Amino acid sequence: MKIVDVHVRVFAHTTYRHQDTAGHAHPGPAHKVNLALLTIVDDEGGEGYCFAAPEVVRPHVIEKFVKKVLIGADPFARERLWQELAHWQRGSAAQLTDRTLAIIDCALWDLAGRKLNMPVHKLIGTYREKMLAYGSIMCGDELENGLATPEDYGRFAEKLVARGYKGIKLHTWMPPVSWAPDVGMDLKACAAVREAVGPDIHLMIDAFHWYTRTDALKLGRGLEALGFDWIEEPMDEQSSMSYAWLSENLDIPVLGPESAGGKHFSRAEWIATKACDILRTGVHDVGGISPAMKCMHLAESFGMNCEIHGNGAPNLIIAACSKNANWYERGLLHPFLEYDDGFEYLNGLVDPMDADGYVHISDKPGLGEDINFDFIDANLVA
Ligand SMILES: O=C(O)[C@H](O)[C@@H](O)[C@@H](O)C(=O)NO
Ligand SMILES: [Mg+2]
Repeated sequence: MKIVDVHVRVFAHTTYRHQDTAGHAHPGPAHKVNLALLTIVDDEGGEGYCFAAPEVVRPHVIEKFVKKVLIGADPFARERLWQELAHWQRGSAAQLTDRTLAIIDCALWDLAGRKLNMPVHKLIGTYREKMLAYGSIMCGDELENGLATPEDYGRFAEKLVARGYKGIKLHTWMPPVSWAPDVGMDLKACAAVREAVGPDIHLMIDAFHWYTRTDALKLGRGLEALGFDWIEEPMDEQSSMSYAWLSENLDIPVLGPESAGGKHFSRAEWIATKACDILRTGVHDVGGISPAMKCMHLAESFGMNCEIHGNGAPNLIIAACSKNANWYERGLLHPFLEYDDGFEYLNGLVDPMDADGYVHISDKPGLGEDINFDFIDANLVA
């Protein structure tokens, strides 16, 4: 069996999510955005799919790097193909990124699952069939009755608990919000949420990502008094030594890295330098399902949990196949948005959550996405 084609369809779909200048999402008017669906085809007609940002699978990357490695190769040789693509990164002038590796790796896992009529989590080795989710709240904003005040966060947290969430993570205010960042306001929002939900709901924070060590320390100390489970990305993750200093000086667990590059290699360094108490990985952050599982196993070897960044079918698979994660990150959520409405290009949610806060993992073949191909083909833009 061998790969005979890799192609990309770009289509438009409607979303109410808008990105700010830091790349964080906020609600806004309905508008059309483009999304890509990458397809890997083998010589038996088997296909594997993965959704991607169009620029991540743009023609230059597919033609100059991806096809050079994949065409003619065995689609089940995922580890060899990942290693070859990873080696091509060094000479790619930063054109071949971990994000592209992730899409290819996920599509290869999807192809394997669809061919074998098995969900990917069963190919890897299932640990659980359902997973507790925390509600991951969007970054704060200046929208009336949105997430503009600590009281807004408190009211929204009450609604999330009523929906069934047993954990809530706050992304607090960051620029371009006019007065952000502000440690005092972060702590007021966290206190308002703790007051609103009581002592039994797990709370975490994902704060402004460029605080100084002293500001991050002040924030962490305040969270300790509120009984938060972890502090996430309060400083630039390019300085792992700053995190080693923070971890040394705080009792609340420090979680990371999320946005730092380096795949599972940098995460080994963060553990070795005691820069975190809880590791972090994410399929799109480290180059795919394959390296994300390596991060889970790395953390397990040090008696550590590794919490998974982001929602979506691939990240849910990591959670399904790992004992050392406590949560699925379900979001991003906002009072003005209905997360359960899903997307036009899928025939159903990949992460349906029951009233007890558990997300149930799909047993559909492959990644488990029920793709609406008719919608995609009726809305092609390229
Ligand atoms: O762009 C980001 O920082 C992430 O998407 C963020 O909004 C959120 O997904 C996160 O950090 N979760 O932990
Ligand atoms: Mg984060």
